[in-house]
Amino acid sequence: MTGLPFSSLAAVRAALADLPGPDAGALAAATARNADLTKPPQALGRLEDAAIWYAGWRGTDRPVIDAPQVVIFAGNHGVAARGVSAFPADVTAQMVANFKAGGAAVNQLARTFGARLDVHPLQLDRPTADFTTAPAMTEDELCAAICAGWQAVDSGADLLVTGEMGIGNTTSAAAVAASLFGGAAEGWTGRGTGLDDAALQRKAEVVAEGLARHPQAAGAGLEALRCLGGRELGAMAGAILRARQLSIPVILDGFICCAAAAALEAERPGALDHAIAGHMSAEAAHGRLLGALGKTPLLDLDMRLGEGSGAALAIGVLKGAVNCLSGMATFAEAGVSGA
Ligand SMILES: Cc1cc2ncn([C@H]3O[C@H](COP(=O)(O)O)[C@@H](O)[C@H]3O)c2cc1C
Ligand SMILES: O=C(O)c1cccnc1
Repeated sequence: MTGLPFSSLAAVRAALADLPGPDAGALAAATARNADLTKPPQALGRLEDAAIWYAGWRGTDRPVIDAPQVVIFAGNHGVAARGVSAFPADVTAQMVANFKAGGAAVNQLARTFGARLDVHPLQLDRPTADFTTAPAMTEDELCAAICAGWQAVDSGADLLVTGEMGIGNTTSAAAVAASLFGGAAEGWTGRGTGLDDAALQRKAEVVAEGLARHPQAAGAGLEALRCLGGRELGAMAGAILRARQLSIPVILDGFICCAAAAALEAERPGALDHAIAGHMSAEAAHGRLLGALGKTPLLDLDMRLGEGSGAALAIGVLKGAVNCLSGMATFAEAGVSGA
């Protein structure tokens, strides 16, 4: 593994133990600047919090977002053979081709907000093991996925969105979330690409089988990702961790992205302080997962697509917030009377 950032999960854990925080001076300066801008106090609502948060991570009270990056990881899942998705596993590779050709929803949204989009298929011809019979990945496989995510982040980006494609991955995400936070499988299992009631019940049983098979993964961060996750989840976690090291703020996407991110938070509370929730997915348990992570979503549009699409849309909201903080006049500059 020479040349790769991590040769073991122990090395990933060591990186998690040593994370940079936001710039306290920039946070204070942005808070003070926000209070002087030509608007009634708090009139921009959560846009103000988001802009100050962004300023803290970028180390300046007048930041701009002009190099956002959307990175999509794709993986295939052994558990897809259990009939847990409404679509066949071939769709994963077919959608990768669609992303590359510019034809998917996320391509349009990324382009709308001036984001670069990169696609990384991760050994699509080698699905993970069915987690009801074995750990989804070996330690080396998860480590390789985390490294792929780490290496995919452009160090010149000023905002990161991590997206995914992987038929069956809402099953993996449900199992990871249930393992990390506890509770019955049904409470974490949703319809994914559109299962009917009977298929939804079978999917919850598959998730429950996975949880019973890997009791040592309960609450155990990377071990939950290894036993129940997938390559694209591991890569998203690796990219989010790399972004933290580079002080690049992250917008989290839907249920699958948040389940992957939750593994970092379980390993190291505060590991997601540089991440904001882009949207609330219509996937049933996403609200519960966001609650467990202490994140309030920027948007709630009944989207349930994945691909990074909800987070890509939220780039526009965050750009607007940051432009207000950085571009608005103060009361003194504009000659506007204060209260
Ligand atoms: C055409 C198509 C495009 C997609 N783009 C994202 N997903 C989403 O659906 C999958 C998860 O749902 P499940 O667990 O039910 O398979 C993931 O690939 C996710 O990104 C798609 C799914 C389909 C069919
Ligand atoms: O929340 C998501 O990201 C999601 C939900 C359903 C299917 N694919 C993705």
